[in-house]
Amino acid sequence: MLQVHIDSAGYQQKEPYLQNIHFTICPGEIVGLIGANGAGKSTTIKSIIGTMEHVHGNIELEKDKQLAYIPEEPILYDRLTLWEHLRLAATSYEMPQTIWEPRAKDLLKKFSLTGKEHELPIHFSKGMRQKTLICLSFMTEADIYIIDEPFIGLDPIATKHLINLLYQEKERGAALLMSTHVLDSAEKLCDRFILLNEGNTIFQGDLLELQKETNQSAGTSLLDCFYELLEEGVS
Ligand SMILES: Nc1ncnc2c1ncn2[C@@H]1O[C@H](COP(=O)(O)OP(=O)(O)OP(=O)(O)O)[C@@H](O)[C@H]1O
Repeated sequence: MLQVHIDSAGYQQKEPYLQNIHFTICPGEIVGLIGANGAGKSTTIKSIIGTMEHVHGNIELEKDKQLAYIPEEPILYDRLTLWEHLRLAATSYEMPQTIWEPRAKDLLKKFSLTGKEHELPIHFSKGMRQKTLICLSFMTEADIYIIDEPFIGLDPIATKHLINLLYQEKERGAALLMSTHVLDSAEKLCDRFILLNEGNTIFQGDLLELQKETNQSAGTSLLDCFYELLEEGVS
């Protein structure tokens, strides 16, 4: 569904930060992009969605596939109401009203935004703005979702609904790439992990492979394996 070949990328042409990030995401797969602060997760995501200026490599999205992106910082239009945001997203994805309206209403209910349709999201709390973006993205039923830190700022009920939605979209055959620091959720949700450190890939694979790579017993958590890999420098 998505092939990522980043030879190098960075904020300045002469000083690339990312080096040799290569991975593929298949339909029906949830892949976790994991790394410490500053490891390069957001830079990788920005390189994929095309908002980084200096990228050397090749990003290939399967023909005619729709991509939805949920950024870490919710950015919304100042003068559009919640409902107008939903209508705008539906229009740009050319979705018929009979399809998008019931989906939108269902998502608003799940994320406790029913009744706020005619309010301006710029006046919402950060978590509510994050939920608005989640509703906008999942309403489109995209083929691939790229989600930067989906759990930060969400209350426990919204987190639960988001986890269910991610599973639901995976079941539908969507591919999902998500960066996160919430490793217990990542461990449950993700089929595979890409671990980054200082702009480089230090591991790719599933939890079993990571346990083997770090010489840990079966049952060791993603957090403990990740810690081992970074702190003990297992290679
Ligand atoms: N707008 C920017 N301009 C210049 N350098 C940046 C910019 N944003 C990030 N960087 C640098 O790029 C490197 C990777 O940052 P990135 O935001 O990709 O990390 P991250 O893994 O997403 O971290 P976090 O978990 O803290 O969000 C860091 O050294 C950071 O200082």
